[in-house]
Amino acid sequence: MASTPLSSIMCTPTRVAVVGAGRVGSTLAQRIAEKNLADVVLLDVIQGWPQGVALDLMEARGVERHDRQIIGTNDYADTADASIVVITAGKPRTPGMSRDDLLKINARIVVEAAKNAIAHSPNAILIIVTNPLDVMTYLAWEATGIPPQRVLGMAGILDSSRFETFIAMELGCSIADISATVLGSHGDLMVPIPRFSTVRGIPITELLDAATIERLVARTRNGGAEIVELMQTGGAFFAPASSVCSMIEAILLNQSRLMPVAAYVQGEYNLDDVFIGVPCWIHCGGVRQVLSLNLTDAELEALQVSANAVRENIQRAKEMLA
Ligand SMILES: NC(=O)c1ccc[n+]([C@@H]2O[C@H](COP(=O)([O-])OP(=O)(O)OC[C@H]3O[C@@H](n4cnc5c(N)ncnc54)[C@H](O)[C@@H]3O)[C@@H](O)[C@H]2O)c1
Ligand SMILES: O=C(O)C[C@H](O)C(=O)O
Repeated sequence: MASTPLSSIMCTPTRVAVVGAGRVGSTLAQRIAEKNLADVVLLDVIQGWPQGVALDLMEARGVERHDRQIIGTNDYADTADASIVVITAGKPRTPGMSRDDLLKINARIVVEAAKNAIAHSPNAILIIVTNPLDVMTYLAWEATGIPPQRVLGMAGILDSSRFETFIAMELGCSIADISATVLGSHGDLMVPIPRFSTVRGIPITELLDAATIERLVARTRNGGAEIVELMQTGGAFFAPASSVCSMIEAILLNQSRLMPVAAYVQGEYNLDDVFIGVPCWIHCGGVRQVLSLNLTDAELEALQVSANAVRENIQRAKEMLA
C-alpha cells in the first residue's frame, strides 16, 4: 500500500528536568508522566540509579497509557532545554534532626546543581525542593543569577495541603470544600492563617473552637517531623511530589493559580531580600506577582520572625560556602 512521505518537521516536546532521583524526585517523575504533562529527565549522582528508575517508569507506559519519555542520566547535558528544572538533590533529615541541620550538607549540592542545570537550560524556571527550603531557594537564585520571578521554592502547598487534610479529618468532611493558607518559612516558624482557611468559603474560626484549631496548627507545623519519626530513614515524598507537580502544572498550562510558594519578596509584607512562603500568582513565567494580603499585626510579626530566621541561615550558609 502506498503511503505519503514522512514529515520532516521535528517536534520538541516540553521537558522537565528533575535533579535528584531519590524518593521525591522519582515520585515526581511518575506524577508528571502519568498526568501527561511533559517528558522528564531524571538526573542523579548515583551511576545507574536514575537510568533504572527511568526505565522502570517507561515500562509502566503499557499499563498507564501515556507517551511521555522518561530519561535517566548522570550528565547535565542530557537535561538541556528543559522548561522547568526541579532540584530535589541532597540529604533528607532523620529522626531528631531539624531541617536546618541539613544546611551544611545540602548548600553546596544545591548551588552546584542549580548552576549546572541552568547552564544547560538558561530559560528554565527553577523549583527548589531540597531542605532547608527557603535558604536553599535563595542560594540557588543567587548562584544562577536568573530573575527571581523564575525561582520558586516548594513548601507552602505541602504545608497548606497538610492543614487542609487535618481540617477535613477533624470535621469528617470532604477535602473538596477545604482551602487552607499557610505562609512563612518551611519549618517550625511557618505561619498557618486560620482566618484565611475555609470550608466552602466559611472560615474555620466559625466552625472549630480555638483549642482545636491550635491543635491542628501544631500538627501542621510538625507535619514533616511526624512522618520522619514514622519512616525513620527519611521524610515524606508522596505529598511533596504532588505539591511540586501542581506547581509544574500551573506553569506549563499557564493557569494563573494562586499558590503559596517560597518567592522573592521586595517590600511585600515589610520583607525584603529573602525567599519566604507568600501567596503568589503562578503562570508560565513563574511568579507573576506576590499577592499582598491585609494581615493582622500578629500575623505580620510571625512572618517577620520567620523571615529573620531564614536570613540568619542564609548568612550562615554563605559563610560555609565561602
Ligand atoms: N520542600 C519540601 O517540602 C520537601 C519535602 C520533602 C523533601 N524535601 C527535601 O528534599 C530533599 C530530597 O528528599 P528525598 O526524600 O527525595 O531524599 P533521597 O535521599 O531519597 O533523594 C535524594 C537524592 O539526591 C541525590 N543526590 C545527592 N547529591 C546529589 C548531587 N550533587 N547531584 C544530583 N543528585 C544528588 C541522591 O543520590 C539521592 O538519590 C531533602 O533535602 C528533603 O529534606 C523537601
Ligand atoms: O520534614 C522533612 O524533613 C521533609 C519535608 O520538609 C516535609 O515537610 O515533609
